[in-house]
Amino acid sequence: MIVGVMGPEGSYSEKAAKLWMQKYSMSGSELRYFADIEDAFLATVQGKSDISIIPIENSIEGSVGVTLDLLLENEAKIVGEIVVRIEHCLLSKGGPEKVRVILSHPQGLAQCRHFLKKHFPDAELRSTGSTSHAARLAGEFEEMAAIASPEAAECYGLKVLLSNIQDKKENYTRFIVLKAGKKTLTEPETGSEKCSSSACKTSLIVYLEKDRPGALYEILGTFAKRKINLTKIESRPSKKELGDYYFYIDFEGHDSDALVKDALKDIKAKTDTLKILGSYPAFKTFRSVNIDKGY
Ligand SMILES: O=C(O)C(=O)C[C@]1(C(=O)O)C=C[C@@H](O)C=C1
Repeated sequence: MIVGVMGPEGSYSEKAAKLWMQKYSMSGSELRYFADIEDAFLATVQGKSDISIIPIENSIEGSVGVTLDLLLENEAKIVGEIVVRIEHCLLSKGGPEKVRVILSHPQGLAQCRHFLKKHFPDAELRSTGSTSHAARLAGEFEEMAAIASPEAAECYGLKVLLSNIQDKKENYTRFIVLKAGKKTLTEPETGSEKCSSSACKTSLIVYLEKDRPGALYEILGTFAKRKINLTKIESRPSKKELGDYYFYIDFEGHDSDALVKDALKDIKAKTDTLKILGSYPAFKTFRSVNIDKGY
């Protein structure tokens, strides 16, 4: 099996994929690296990978917008999720006094905003395709430092100038596991393992064509009425006009459960667009004692 991730080696996406492969004993699988989130996502849609593992949300900086957009634009289903602890380091070839430019993925720069303002107020900040891409570049120029993982320091022969530099010590990124193909209401996909409704999550996107009072309230009411627990709600610009949004909703339960099926039928009747992204085993984030092992 080919697992697509954003590279190069030493990215957090690679770490997520390795944890996933370990969790599901996929030792015969092969990692394939792509230039950025979009290419890694499209790899599975275009048959270049069997699954792709993509960042979707960080506990400090919030959603990864490009991933949300790609979920809307493409036919791919979510079959799993994994949460990875993120401990950013400042990496460079030389000492801290030489650092003029700091590179990272936009998420990395944003998660270390306070640190950068306090300790490197004059440094030029530049974004790269991934944190490991930043580390690879910092390996070429002494005046550059990268915000990346300790694994990236090893990969590119860099010194760890400072560890754990993100603005909050506890820092986690959630990754989704994607497979090509459309998820439909009538053909429930069990995901990568069978799971009971309480251990599963379902993700969907809804769009309300007409802006009217109480429209979102009605959607949320369908869940509340059935005591279905929402785990996330997020709006994303529709890009049609200012103030027009898609809503991304995650909730507990599997779409083969009678209660969830019933709620989805109800939502379908109330919305103009309903895209079901998938039902998959939920990662028990902050309650998990084994987060560093990926389960
Ligand atoms: O750049 C990487 O190493 C990634 O895997 C991407 C990514 C992200 O997009 O959120 C993953 C985890 C961290 O939050 C920072 C960057």
